[in-house]
Amino acid sequence: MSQEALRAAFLLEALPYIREFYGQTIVIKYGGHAMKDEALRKSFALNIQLLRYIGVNPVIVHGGGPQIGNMLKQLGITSEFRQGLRVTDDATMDVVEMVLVGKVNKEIVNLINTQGGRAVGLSGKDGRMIWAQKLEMAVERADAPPEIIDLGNVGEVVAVDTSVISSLQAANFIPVIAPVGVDEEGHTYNINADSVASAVAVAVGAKKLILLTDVPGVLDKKGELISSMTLHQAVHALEQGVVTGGMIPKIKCCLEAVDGGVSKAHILDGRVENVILLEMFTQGGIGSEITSK
Ligand SMILES: Nc1ncnc2c1ncn2[C@@H]1O[C@H](COP(=O)(O)OP(=O)(O)O)[C@@H](O)[C@H]1O
Ligand SMILES: CC(=O)N[C@@H](CCC(=O)OP(=O)(O)O)C(=O)O
Repeated sequence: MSQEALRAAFLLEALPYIREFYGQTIVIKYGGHAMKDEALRKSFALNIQLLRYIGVNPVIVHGGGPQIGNMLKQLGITSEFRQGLRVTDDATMDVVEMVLVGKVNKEIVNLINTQGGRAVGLSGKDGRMIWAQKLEMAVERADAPPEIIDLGNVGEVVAVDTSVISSLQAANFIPVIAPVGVDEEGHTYNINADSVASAVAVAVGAKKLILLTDVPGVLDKKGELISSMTLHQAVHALEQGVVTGGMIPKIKCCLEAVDGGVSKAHILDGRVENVILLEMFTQGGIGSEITSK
């Protein structure tokens, strides 16, 4: 095949996917290494912009755990994680909100906009978008009833009011959401960003949920990539202990999304340039996907 024919074939390979995703919403959790490395930051912003220009509606939910950790350290506030979640007292909550909403959110908005996109930053408080309640965490114990642990102002999503998201999309803006929620009394909650991404994906009827992380995807016990799992197989992998640490809540978020009607949830390596485009518009895809069946 000539160089020209190869280039045309490469573009045509994307056509069925462009057709499939045209007019659809895709929720992307942005975090980890992809947020720190300059080349990866640029590739992320360009991928998002390309999606928008071919008629896909991206919604970004971001993390910022390491950035919160750095600021807490600078302020001399110690931070502890339990079950992968940050114990969040009132002083920590202030720092979490300042860092996520004031700093990280605006950096991402700025990144997308300086690369030619049109992004608007929001926290879950804007438009009363993310309704939350205190997370009651029960931890199983061997010979005793489950221990209820108090994580302070850590929340879970109760509901998502999508009206502000649809208004922004209708005006051609890309919503960028910080994972902070609020209850009826206006109390602020720190929520894990993967959980917010999953809840937003279900609420907006997203076609896909993409979680960017710092590993190639879900790895089996031999360290090999599991490229595709059904909902049933993912539950089995959790039960068999194939997955540990930070990957457990990630898979649970994918399961909730797929169970809630999202066609596919993906765990992708944010260290790979253009990973979003590679997943969405090439035949083999990349990373791990969880499907309903
Ligand atoms: N089976 C597995 N496959 C892939 N990663 C796994 C697996 N089991 C545990 N992990 C761990 O989960 C981590 C990803 O979770 P986490 O650190 O919370 O990600 P992030 O900070 O991107 O949200 C990986 O870096 C890896 O150490
Ligand atoms: C309750 C809880 O742990 N909230 C997270 C929110 C940010 C987050 O989820 O960031 P990553 O995706 O980068 O980990 C935190 O305080 O770190």
